[in-house]
Amino acid sequence: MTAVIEARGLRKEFTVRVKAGRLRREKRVVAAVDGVDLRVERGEMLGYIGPNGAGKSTTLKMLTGILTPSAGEARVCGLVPVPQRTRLARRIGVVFGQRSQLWWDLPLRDSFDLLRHIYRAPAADHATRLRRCRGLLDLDAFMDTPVRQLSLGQRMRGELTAALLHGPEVLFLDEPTIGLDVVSKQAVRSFLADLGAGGDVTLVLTTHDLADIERLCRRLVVIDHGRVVHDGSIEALHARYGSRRRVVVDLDEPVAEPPEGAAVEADGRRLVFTVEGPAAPVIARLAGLPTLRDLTIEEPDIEEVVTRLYLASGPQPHGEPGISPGAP
Ligand SMILES: Nc1ncnc2c1ncn2[C@@H]1O[C@H](COP(=O)(O)OP(=O)(O)OP(=O)(O)O)[C@@H](O)[C@H]1O
Repeated sequence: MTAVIEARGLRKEFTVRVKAGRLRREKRVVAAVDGVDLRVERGEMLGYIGPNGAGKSTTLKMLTGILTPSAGEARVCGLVPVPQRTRLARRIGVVFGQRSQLWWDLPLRDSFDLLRHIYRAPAADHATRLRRCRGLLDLDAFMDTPVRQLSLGQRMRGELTAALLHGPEVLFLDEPTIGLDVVSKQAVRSFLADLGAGGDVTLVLTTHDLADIERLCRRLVVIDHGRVVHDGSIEALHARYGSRRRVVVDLDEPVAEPPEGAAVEADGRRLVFTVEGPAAPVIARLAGLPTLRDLTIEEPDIEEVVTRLYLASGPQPHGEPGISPGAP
């Protein structure tokens, strides 16, 4: 497979002023991204997550040519993002949940038309892509509405369309479901799942909504204090942070003594066990209970695993995370 995104030792420093005493402020250098290595193959759907301030948006900005790295190197579609930004813009699509690439006072239809001219996209390709987005994202009811009158969910569907009309190879999405209601979230997720399933577009997604990740991404890169702390499948994450399944057993009659002796909750007729690793041996033993009515296995909760990971990665040993004294 060919890598569409390659980053080595990617670093971004910002100089900030911090309080140093009652009146004094001194300059500090903050490493927002602190040596990120990343390789993403064509057609992958990558979740890029981390706590607030971890460096996700800064990484995406460097990969899309908005910010110049302080050190390290990156190539996206074989191009160096900042110096080759114009060429790169034709090959990638970007959706930043909080910002818009649409014209506020124009109807959605006109924004799409303008984008066709800006990208000099062939009319037929543009029309085919627009037709597909209109169908999958249900745009028809508000194609003639000025963008400023759209709801957040409608606008996000417009943003996704706008990012895709020139046929990008890589789509960068920064919080694409932020603030959306349940229905719009589902619409956006299934659209992205459909897009990813085609295998032509590579998706890189940052989100705080882990349901986005579970639905869309097989690979997860977790960043904290500017550094990658996990890169692998969601299953690998569960394995590494000791995820436990819950086995819930409902009985016809209460038992005095839980059969396994290790039930975490025993509430009359309901017993709950936590199981690390394969659940089969526990289930086999419980299945023999004469009063067994029902047995369910609850899969580990990704939120819980990720919380554990964030806590484990913790602050760095010296002072504030990622901060070093700058030049005077
Ligand atoms: N222009 C800037 N000037 C100074 N510091 C900045 C700038 N942009 C980002 N930072 C700092 O860099 C760090 C990483 O920010 P970034 O926006 O990349 O985090 P994030 O992981 O996207 O966070 P969030 O989940 O809150 O959006 C933060 O400490 C932030 O305050």
